[in-house]
Amino acid sequence: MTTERQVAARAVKVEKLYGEGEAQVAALRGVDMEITRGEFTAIMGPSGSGKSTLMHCLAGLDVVTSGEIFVGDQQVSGMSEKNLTQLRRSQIGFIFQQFNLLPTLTAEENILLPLAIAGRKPSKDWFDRVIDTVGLAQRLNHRPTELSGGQQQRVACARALVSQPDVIFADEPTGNLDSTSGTDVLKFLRDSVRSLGQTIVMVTHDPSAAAYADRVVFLADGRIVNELRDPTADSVLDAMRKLDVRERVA
Ligand SMILES: Nc1ncnc2c1ncn2[C@@H]1O[C@H](COP(=O)(O)OP(=O)(O)OP(=O)(O)O)[C@@H](O)[C@H]1O
Repeated sequence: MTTERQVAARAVKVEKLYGEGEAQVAALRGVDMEITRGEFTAIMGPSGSGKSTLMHCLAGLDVVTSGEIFVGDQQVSGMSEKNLTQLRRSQIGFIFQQFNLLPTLTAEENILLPLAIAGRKPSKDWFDRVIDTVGLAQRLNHRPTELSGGQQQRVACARALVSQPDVIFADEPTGNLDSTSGTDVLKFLRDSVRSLGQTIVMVTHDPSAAAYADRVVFLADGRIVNELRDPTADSVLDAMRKLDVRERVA
């Protein structure tokens, strides 16, 4: 396998500026990052360090000021809006803090909606595997209001997985959940990487959530400043403390 095929997404010398003149903010200041296929990557860092901006740029939801973004072998930076929409539909899955489910649709209809919009159908085997992994078989005909927060987030996870995207981006996926439901969702994300071979990038503030990842990338002030492999909640907490010290010294 070539290196190219093992990389699900890549940022090369990415800079992102917001605003102009005195009000200009450099949210990303030269970020180089590779997301390896079949890995669970967490992005951490202090508030305002650029985590969401980096994720939005990687996912083609925001445009970089300079540098390049690739998803699979496609260059995202410079893509037309039409091609970006197509890319987001077919190659990227999203999980948001607020679940973003449609209230009038059942769990199953919500899960299948992105594929329906793209005019595609999942293979029956894959759909069954995803539902099985998420543990939703008994809940497919329920509407979001009839589900707990954790179940709603698992529906959102299944929706992201069902199209077999190159990469799933999760923005604080456990931010609105109690700790038991949050743990369920994290175990599920972990499992979808281990047993379904999915690639996940997750932004989180929570060291115990980051400990479910294979790798944690730390941002500070728009730059990658540290990285941990096979993290534990303690090693992540320790790295965050060092970042705080670094920020205070700066
Ligand atoms: N649309 C925008 N316009 C202007 N500035 C922005 C915009 N979006 C983000 N920023 C600024 O860019 C910097 C990085 O923001 P970003 O939201 O990526 O940080 P973050 O690490 O995700 O923060 P948090 O943990 O608080 O969500 C911050 O200084 C922020 O104020």
